[in-house]
Amino acid sequence: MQLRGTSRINEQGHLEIGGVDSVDLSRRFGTPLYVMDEQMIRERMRAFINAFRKTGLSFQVAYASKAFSTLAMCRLVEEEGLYLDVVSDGELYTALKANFPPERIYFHGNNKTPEELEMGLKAGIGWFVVDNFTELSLLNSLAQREGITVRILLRTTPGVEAHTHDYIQTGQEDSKFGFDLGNGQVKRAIQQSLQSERLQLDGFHCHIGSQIFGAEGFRLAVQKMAALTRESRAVFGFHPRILNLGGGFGIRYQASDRPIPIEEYVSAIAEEIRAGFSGETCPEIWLEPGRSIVGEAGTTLYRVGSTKEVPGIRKYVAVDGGMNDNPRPALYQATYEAIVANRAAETPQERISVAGKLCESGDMLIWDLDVPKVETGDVLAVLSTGAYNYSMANNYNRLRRPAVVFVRDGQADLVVQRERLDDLLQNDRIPERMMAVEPVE
Ligand SMILES: Cc1ncc(COP(=O)(O)O)c(C=O)c1O
Ligand SMILES: N[C@@H](CCCC[NH3+])C(=O)O
Repeated sequence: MQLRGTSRINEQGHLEIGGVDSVDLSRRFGTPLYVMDEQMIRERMRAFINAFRKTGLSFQVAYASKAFSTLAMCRLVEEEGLYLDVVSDGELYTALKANFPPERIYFHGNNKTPEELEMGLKAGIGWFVVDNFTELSLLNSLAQREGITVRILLRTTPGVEAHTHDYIQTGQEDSKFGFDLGNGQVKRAIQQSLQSERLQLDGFHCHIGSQIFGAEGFRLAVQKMAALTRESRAVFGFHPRILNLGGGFGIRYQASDRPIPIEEYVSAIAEEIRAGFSGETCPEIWLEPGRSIVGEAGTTLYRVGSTKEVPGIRKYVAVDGGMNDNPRPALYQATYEAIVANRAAETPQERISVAGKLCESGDMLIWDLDVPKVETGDVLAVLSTGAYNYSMANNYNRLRRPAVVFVRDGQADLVVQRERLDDLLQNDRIPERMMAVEPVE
């Protein structure tokens, strides 16, 4: 199996990540544990920047914080000089508390509440990516009230069907996101934006989906956005300064996944941009990857607990987490690779299926995994769990969300502590009438 980033098998035959023995990590921080390879995260961010530099285009790369957002992650993004895409008050709050410069933040979402919009306005964030007509009017009136002008991009739905799971496609016509390119909505939105006293239209955005392997969808999206730019210049005299092409670059979850290198995505996009804007001023090109920055950099460590043999059919091996810390297999039939971290050098001897510990038959992390003989107490490392795992984790079955550690150069730092049982109760209230009362005499 191909290990990710800085991972290797050390002299003890253990999986090592960022120069730290994962079995030691499991003892020191407990399990389940999200381990993030900091060097790999930094390298992925730099890969986007360096690829763009080679194209000669003017560009910005933003990190889509929905993939994995914590204070420490926001610090990394800031240090690497990227912009930050947030989609909620919670993500914005995290970024601001991490001292992320507000002018490098922009706010996405198809139903931002008035409170969220106000929070963004008051914080002085760089842009709002306006998704629909309701928001266009609301944002203008809120900005009016605050006496400020806000910069916006319009999210468009380009009608490009990306080849990925139905639930993570976003660019097709029948989508809850954005102004539709095909039916004239975008033109109405441009007109309304240009007439809005407090809105400064800076450009357009599109995002065709997630976990996309080839560059073809992105090429098509560029063609549509270039056509939109030409039309907007011709019809409205409006010259967009920014074209944001979203995220969606695929990563390796299983051996058969063949994501193309970041550089190839970027050079295909650049080629299409040059073709689409030949002889004309080209807007600044933005991308907002999430998964491709953090996905392969994450590994989840679990402790193996009980096992169950269904004779002639399969062996279930249960771990101490499951669909609460990784809902992706249940949601999208996502597949993962895993290795037994304390037997990483041993050859496979049996085929198991990895079950979670939640009360759902669908709580299966991996079907049919070839492993050395596993025993209770072993440490199972599931690879490529850096994106949409911690960020989608929940407390179903009143399980506590795991801790997160960053590892780098032999050092491990706790960046999110494991939830405590009391954390589960901190927002619970017992109504007065349910409190125990003194028995009536
Ligand atoms: C608008 C938008 N931008 C960026 C992303 C990040 O996508 P990915 O994590 O696939 O790069 C998403 C998620 O799909 C998104 O909805
Ligand atoms: N959460 C999804 C991707 C959706 C991204 C947001 N538009 C996943 O795990 O693949």
